[in-house]
Amino acid sequence: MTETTTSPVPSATDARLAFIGTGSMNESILAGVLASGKDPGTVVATVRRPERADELRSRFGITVHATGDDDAANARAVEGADVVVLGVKPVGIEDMAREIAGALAPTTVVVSVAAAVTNAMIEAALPAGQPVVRVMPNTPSRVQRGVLAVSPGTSATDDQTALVEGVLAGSGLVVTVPEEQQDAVSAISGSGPAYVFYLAEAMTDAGVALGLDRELAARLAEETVSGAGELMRTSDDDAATLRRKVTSPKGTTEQAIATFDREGLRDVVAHGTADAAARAAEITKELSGN
Ligand SMILES: NC(=O)C1=CN([C@@H]2O[C@H](COP(=O)(O)OP(=O)(O)OC[C@H]3O[C@@H](n4cnc5c(N)ncnc54)[C@H](OP(=O)(O)O)[C@@H]3O)[C@@H](O)[C@H]2O)C=CC1
Ligand SMILES: O=C(O)[C@@H]1CCC=N1
Repeated sequence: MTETTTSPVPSATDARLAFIGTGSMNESILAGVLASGKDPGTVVATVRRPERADELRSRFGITVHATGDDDAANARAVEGADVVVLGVKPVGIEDMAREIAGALAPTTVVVSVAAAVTNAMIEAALPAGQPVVRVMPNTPSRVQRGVLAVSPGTSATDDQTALVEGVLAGSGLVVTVPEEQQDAVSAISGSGPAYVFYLAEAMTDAGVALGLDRELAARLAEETVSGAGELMRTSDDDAATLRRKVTSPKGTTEQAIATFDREGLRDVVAHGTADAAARAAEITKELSGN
């Protein structure tokens, strides 16, 4: 990390934010940040479609520009921003960095939430010395229960990284990880909410197979997943201890867990997450042209 900047870094409260590409993920972060008390007047967002811009404006009361209305929407949005959060698909991040490069102040911190796109790739698309911070968030950010894993690039100062962490703290738990761990983080917490929703889907289908009607099965599954999550969050016990507290000797849960173990559910989870991390590495290679 270098300490080259001379401009003072604003507080997270005062920082002007620009969300560039505000789809599922950036909207989730935005929602968390605003729910934490951030003044909507300090936040600008961009999207492609004008109707999506209308939706975000009415939902959050922020300024939203659509590239469908104005080709220069992204550059206009980043002018004067202290932190710019790039939320387009990985394949679009480097082009987006080039598109906004000329409108950035030298001290503007560029954050990317994209899987598989490295700090070095983004830094190479921006003016020399532009601070860049890579983040792997997840969608529970929307309800301020996200996990956001931060890896500063080579030009981001400690103060600039702290600013990004301060802003993101509105969306959930912020952790710092070495950049080489980002693919693993993506496979666990980035994609993780989808695994949990998948489990709720599977439990619903299983309930139907056992004779419950689908609506009831879905309510049972969804409340059980969210209730178990809340219990895990608020309890001092770890996951294994909480599981044991459900599992009566020679009872019903023990039977289910024995079947899960015999059929290799832990291995399935290990293989799936390893494949997710491997896919991230593969995308990095594809984007690098290797
Ligand atoms: N979804 C997730 O759970 C997670 C996603 N990520 C990362 O977040 C990034 C975005 O993913 P996700 O939110 O799911 O994708 P989405 O497709 O939901 O969002 C992408 C957004 O970018 C907008 N967009 C695309 N091109 C432009 C452009 N040139 N100018 C302005 N806006 C543009 C789209 O606008 P419009 O809506 O008008 O088409 C859309 O709102 C990815 O890089 C992904 O790796 C990381 C962790 C978790
Ligand atoms: O599926 C993806 O590629 C993104 C990254 C992590 C979660 N969603």
